[in-house]
Amino acid sequence: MINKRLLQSAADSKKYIYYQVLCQWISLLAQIVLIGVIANIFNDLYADVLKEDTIIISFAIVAGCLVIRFVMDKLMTRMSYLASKDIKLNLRKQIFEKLFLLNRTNQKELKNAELVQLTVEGVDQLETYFGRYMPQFFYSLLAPLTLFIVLSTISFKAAIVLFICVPIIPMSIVMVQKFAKKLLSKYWGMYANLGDRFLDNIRGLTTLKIYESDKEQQEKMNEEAENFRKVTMKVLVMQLNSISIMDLVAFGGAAVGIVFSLIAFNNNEITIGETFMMIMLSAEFFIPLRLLGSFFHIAMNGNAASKKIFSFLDAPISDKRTNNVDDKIKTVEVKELVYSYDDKKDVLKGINVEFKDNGLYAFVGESGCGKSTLSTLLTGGYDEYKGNILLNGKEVNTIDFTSLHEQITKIEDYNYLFKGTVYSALLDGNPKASEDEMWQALDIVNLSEYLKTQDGLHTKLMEKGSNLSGGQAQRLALARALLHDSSVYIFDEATSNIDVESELDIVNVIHKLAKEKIVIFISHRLANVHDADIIYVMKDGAIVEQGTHQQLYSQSGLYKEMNDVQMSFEAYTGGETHA
Ligand SMILES: Nc1ncnc2c1ncn2[C@@H]1O[C@H](COP(=O)(O)OP(=O)(O)OP(=O)(O)O)[C@@H](O)[C@H]1O
Repeated sequence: MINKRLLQSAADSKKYIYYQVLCQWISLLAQIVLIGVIANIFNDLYADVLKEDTIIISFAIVAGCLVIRFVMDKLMTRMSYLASKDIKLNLRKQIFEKLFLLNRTNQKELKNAELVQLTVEGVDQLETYFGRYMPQFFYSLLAPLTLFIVLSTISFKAAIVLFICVPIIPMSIVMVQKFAKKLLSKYWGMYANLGDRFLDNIRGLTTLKIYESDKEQQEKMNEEAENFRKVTMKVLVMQLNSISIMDLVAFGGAAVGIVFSLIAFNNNEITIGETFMMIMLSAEFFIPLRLLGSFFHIAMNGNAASKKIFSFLDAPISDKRTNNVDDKIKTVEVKELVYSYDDKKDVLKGINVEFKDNGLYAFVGESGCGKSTLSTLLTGGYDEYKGNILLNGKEVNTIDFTSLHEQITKIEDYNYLFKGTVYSALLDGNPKASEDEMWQALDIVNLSEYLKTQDGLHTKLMEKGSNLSGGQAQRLALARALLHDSSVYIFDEATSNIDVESELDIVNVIHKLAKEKIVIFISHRLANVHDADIIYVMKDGAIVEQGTHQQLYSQSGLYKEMNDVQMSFEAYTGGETHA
């Protein structure tokens, strides 16, 4: 009933759980005193000896008890918040750090929707676990014991009956737990799958509409939603049934205690005041465990979510990444590089290239020949490969990601722009960049004139930069990359899907950049790479030709063939087509 791992990961929360139990316990003592005082008045009334002094003192004690209960109640709410606050923050932080370490490009542990559900809702469920369930768990052990000690001084027989009935509630909880565990893990699995399909369908809605496949997907989603409804109903039925059982035990137990006290009163074994106390406190015996039962179901949800969170956090990460690229990257050496996604087919088949100091190195080749795979490998995206990828002599899969990201910047055809302003987007590239530096970068990518007609650096950006044109968004992403000021830049199809003017601007920037940095440029459009220092022509995962444009063109090989086809195609379309 207690998740040790969860408790261990919330060392700081433990004290708040104990404080909360203490508050509840003090509140219970105040309640006992309050009922005791009223019971005393009943006794005096019954014996006709009630004095004014007793009434005044009793009133003062009752008021004091009520104030104590009020203060404890407030404190409990505060403690409950404090107990769950840190663990939620910590777990979310750990999940994000883990994601970063796993490197999002090849993490397979969780689907996107599942990840969102876990980090948002899953972690929220732990609020009940730490804020309500855990304190209630300890309190429900302490309360019956305290009441037993108090009530046994009045009627040992009735107190022992109540005390014996108490364990029936946790026993019923344990029985329910056995069944609930399986059901809840099924519930979470279905929830995650449904979320994943929903997210996928929303993202691809336009495509689904174009191909008129939306109805089919809707039917699949309906089917999954229906299955999810069924499992949710099962969970609710299970919860309601177990609550009914617990109610029966709790109120039945209290009734038994009351009957025993009335019998004792009838036999003149206890006074009327004591009978009143027994009746009033019988219910208190069971209420804490009954409440525990209610929190238990929500806590079980948190428990199930925490299992998934921990299995994600425990997913092994390569411990090889202990190296740093201490300085600017001066050499990139790729030797006999072989890579396969599935251990069956080699996508890269023995690549040998070397990039030094600065220069423009272009990769061209037909779709699927392995260009992007190579670029991902160069940025440390995949751990397992054969051969070597050496950055300043250090194997890329041994280099810490932070160090790697400081020195290598990758710009693709789509680069995420976060909601905010142009200023905040540029700060993502370099948090220390001054406004002057930002304007310089925007000048280079030819975006400053446009931004001056808007709100300058404070021009608002919608999510994914959707209020900019494709070309403007790409130029802004490039300005952000320039501010990052790393020693290696990889442009992977960074100019596809944008207007000709923006493409020209970006290609110009790439050429200028190559005078100071190592620039690797992957492009379908051969006209963009004519001026590269070396052009590598790839085919089926191998480099089949290499050299300058003139050298390759004069060889009359694959490069010339691709170039001629593209030139004639562009002449036909008026240069408007980007392959
Ligand atoms: N994540 C992946 N899992 C499995 N196979 C993959 C994956 N990514 C790429 N491939 C396969 O690896 C091969 C090379 O793909 P890659 O994306 O590197 O080619 P490319 O030259 O960049 O193509 P394009 O110019 O179309 O982007 C292809 O056969 C592709 O199907």
